[in-house]
Amino acid sequence: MSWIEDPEFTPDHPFGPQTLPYGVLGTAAGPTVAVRVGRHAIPLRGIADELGPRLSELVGGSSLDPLLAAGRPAWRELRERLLEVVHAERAPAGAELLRTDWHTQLLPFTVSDFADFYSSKHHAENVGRIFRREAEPLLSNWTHLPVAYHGRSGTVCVSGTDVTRPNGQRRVSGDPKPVFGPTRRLDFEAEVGFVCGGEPTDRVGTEDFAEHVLGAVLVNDWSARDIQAWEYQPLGPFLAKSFATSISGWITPLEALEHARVPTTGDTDGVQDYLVEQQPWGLDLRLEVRCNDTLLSGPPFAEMHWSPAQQLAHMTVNGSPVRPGDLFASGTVSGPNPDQRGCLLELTWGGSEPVTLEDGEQRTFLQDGDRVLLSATAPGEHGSVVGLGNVAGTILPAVRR
Ligand SMILES: O=C(O)/C=C/C(=O)CC(=O)CC(=O)O
Ligand SMILES: [Ca+2]
Ligand SMILES: [Mg+2]
Repeated sequence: MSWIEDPEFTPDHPFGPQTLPYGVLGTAAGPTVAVRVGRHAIPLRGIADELGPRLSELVGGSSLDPLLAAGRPAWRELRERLLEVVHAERAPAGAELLRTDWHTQLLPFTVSDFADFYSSKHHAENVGRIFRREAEPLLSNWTHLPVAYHGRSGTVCVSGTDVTRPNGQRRVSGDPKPVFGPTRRLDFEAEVGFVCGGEPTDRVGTEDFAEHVLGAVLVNDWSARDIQAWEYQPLGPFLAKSFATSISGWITPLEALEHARVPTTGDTDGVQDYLVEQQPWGLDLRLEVRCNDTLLSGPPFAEMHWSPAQQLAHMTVNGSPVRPGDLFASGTVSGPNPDQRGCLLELTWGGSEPVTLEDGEQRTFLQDGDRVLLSATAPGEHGSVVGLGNVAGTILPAVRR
């Protein structure tokens, strides 16, 4: 018996004791680092006596930045202490339970660099077919390295933040000149992100992935497809992606995902040694994408070609260090089936096959007022279910020039 009275704090609920994700909630006393337990969260500054002076210094404040900087030994110790705390029969002195739905979720850490990969073969092939009809869908480098673009960390925002439709240049094929105005092809991308920490280190081998990654978040890489199609060659996406990227407020620790580890679908025959993994870091995460409460798709993360460990190894192999607060995302998660596609570009095949929502309305791309919600679960220990934090965002009309 635990002191935590919450019907959802059981192993058959996604935020039971097998999960214990970290986040920052806005409270009357200011932003507070907390751990989620069912429908509630425990502010960590309240249980300083249980955690001891060293850990309390890392999690007693308003952001996860100090914890990220501290690295794996501290992350391991904190998880062990919190498992003791939540399984205790009596509430530790100072422990408080906050209702998560009564408190706003804040961005839990300062995002240092943001890079976004392109590691679903199903997605990359579909996008290649839609964007470059006459060419091979995959470029020749794709199976040799995890392709990525570098994003803009300043517009990474937490779940619940509204997203303003961006203005930009687009050129409709056949038109002599580009026009400027609100994007007409606003899209979401369902992705999984990884939050980095520890000593800044370059050349992180695939076997050292867990030393530099605290855990996973869900990511929506909002994308303006018409702006992207006009601007992206030859250097890749820029303003089409950098107006907003939403992440879940809860970071799921890697320990909670241990039972979800699976080999990726990628073949490592012939890939460079630095990209070979001894232990698999593919993950059996089952994503769901909803628009205005209609379930649009169920992207399977187990279908990814490159794992996050391979992505991190690639990102640092040239001597570029991974730093606390770095965030990298998987790329759009799409599976082989049409109902497993992770963005509207694919679900509507470039806008040519609209999807129908439960209210009967049709969509090719997002309209003002639409709300997109990403969620995910993973298999946990003893048949339990591990929940990842949701990421939600509502589209606001473009700012008039
Ligand atoms: O030009 C292309 O092939 C497409 C590029 C992207 O859309 C980049 C991106 O965000 C990749 C992804 O999420 O998988
Ligand atoms: Ca993306
Ligand atoms: Mg984006």
